Amino acid sequence: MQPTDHLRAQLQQLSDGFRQRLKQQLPALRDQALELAAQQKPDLQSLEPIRDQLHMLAGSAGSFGFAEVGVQARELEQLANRCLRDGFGETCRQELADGIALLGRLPLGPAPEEPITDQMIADTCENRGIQVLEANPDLAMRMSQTLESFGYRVERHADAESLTSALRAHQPDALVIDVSPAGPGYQMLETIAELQSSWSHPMPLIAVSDNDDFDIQIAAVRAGAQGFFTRPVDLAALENRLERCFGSLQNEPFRILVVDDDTALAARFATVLSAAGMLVETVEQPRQLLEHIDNFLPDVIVMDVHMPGYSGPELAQMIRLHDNWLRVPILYLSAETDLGRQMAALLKAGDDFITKPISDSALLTTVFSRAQRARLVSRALARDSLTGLLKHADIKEQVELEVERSQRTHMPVSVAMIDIDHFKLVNDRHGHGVGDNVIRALANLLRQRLRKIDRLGRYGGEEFVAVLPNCNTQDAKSILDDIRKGFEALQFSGSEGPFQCTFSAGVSACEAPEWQTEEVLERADAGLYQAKAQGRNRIVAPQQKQGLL
Ligand SMILES: Nc1nc2c(ncn2[C@@H]2O[C@H](COP(=O)(O)OP(=O)(O)OP(=O)(O)O)[C@@H](O)[C@H]2O)c(=O)[nH]1
Repeated sequence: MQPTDHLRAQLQQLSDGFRQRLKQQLPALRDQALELAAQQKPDLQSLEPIRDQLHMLAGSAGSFGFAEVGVQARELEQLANRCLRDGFGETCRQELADGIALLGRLPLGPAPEEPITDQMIADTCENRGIQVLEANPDLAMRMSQTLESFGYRVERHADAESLTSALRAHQPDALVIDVSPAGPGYQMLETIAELQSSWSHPMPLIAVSDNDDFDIQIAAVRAGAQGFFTRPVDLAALENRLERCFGSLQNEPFRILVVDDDTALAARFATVLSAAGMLVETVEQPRQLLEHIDNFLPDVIVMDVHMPGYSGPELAQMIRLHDNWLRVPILYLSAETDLGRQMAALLKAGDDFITKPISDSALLTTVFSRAQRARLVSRALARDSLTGLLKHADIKEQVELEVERSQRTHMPVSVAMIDIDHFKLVNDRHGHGVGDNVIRALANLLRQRLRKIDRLGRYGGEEFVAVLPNCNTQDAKSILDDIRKGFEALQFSGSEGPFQCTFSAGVSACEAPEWQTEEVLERADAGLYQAKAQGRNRIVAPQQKQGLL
């Protein structure tokens, strides 16, 4: 099944469920209104639940494609509000009962389908396909080994004909090509430029050449080059450039917390946002909100304004009481169209108002742009500029959060302390710039190989900390050992020729209920110390000794 068909089927199922709900809810609402209209001395309090149901319908029916029901419900909600404010005379009661009866007679045919665009479907391509055109078999082999160790799928070509037919058959995710005047790719640059203009989105091209001649560079740029490397090629730097082209430094999915008591609507939002690759969690019980925020670490909170017992602005103010969550944007999603009331809510707390009903694509665009901006801002504040990883204080905070979560949920968590071996020698022999490349390569390798839920930070100069939730020491050790082998196999280019590097790591789980972050970090550090003492290039999980860390 195509992803678009899958999303369409999911949305259709949710709309069908909503239609069934309307078929039960509208007659029941009509009976409630008729009963109220028939009372001699109507009780105003019994009008409130009717108003609340109309409010919910006004917000949700349009989002499920029942636009007319949404519009009529909105008018009846306003009428109910007037009655609550100005008194509930006989005419008013009858008008409301008639209006609700009409609402129940509106046709509930199949909801019109909103077009599903590419933007609404996540690019789920986990390991990207790279075509390599390189005549030198040795370099081609090393290039594909390096890129494969970072998780890319590599297809090698030795001549222009073979690459041209592969490109005509299917657009790869990126192309690495030898454009030296005598190389196989130089003559192909015009063909590549033509193909680029025929594709819906351009493909990143990395050019490799014997020299950095101006004409070669300009021809490469015209064919869409986003990177240019002269031989000897620093493969780690080339991989880093590819990562930048794919923007995968920002590839962790956005995390969106939806707070809405309307379960059907929350499920629809979750379906649309998840199909676009976002991680969505919904909260229906406002009392559990802070716990959800602590556990889920959202990039954006989408908040209903009117919920039974609590208002959105009250909850937003409560979130803002906590320093940790000051940066997270709060978007109110409400049927509230009164600008004055919208402004009043924003003055209390919160960042923007989206009015329900909202189309799927509008919801997606609004949430996506907010999440992207929030991520950029917090990344700029929290990330290390060389590696794009979390800085010391922020990774430590992540360790704290995960250790606390593990204590609460009784799920394991492992922490690894990773340090490049004899790194001072790399700097001394090849210079600080080459040393920086090694640090970046290890950061990229760790980022590629660890799971999306793992957290990774640069703890010090050539030292990294990784937090692996739901992972015991044994598994963490074997994951890191795999990465260790991958790193050891990488070849770097230095002033004294090619060289390799290794790293050592210490791993610790949170092994006792009373352990705090410090104990876990200290034990991982003890493991790292042992790994260095035992000869480096190894992973050590120190055994627990009575009374000793
Ligand atoms: N290039 C580069 N070097 C850095 C950076 N931060 C720290 N360093 C260097 O990393 C080196 C760390 O060396 P040491 O802590 O002595 O340890 P080592 O040489 O890695 O040896 P072992 O850890 O014992 O295997 C120092 O020379 C620092 O100057 C950085 O951002 N870039």
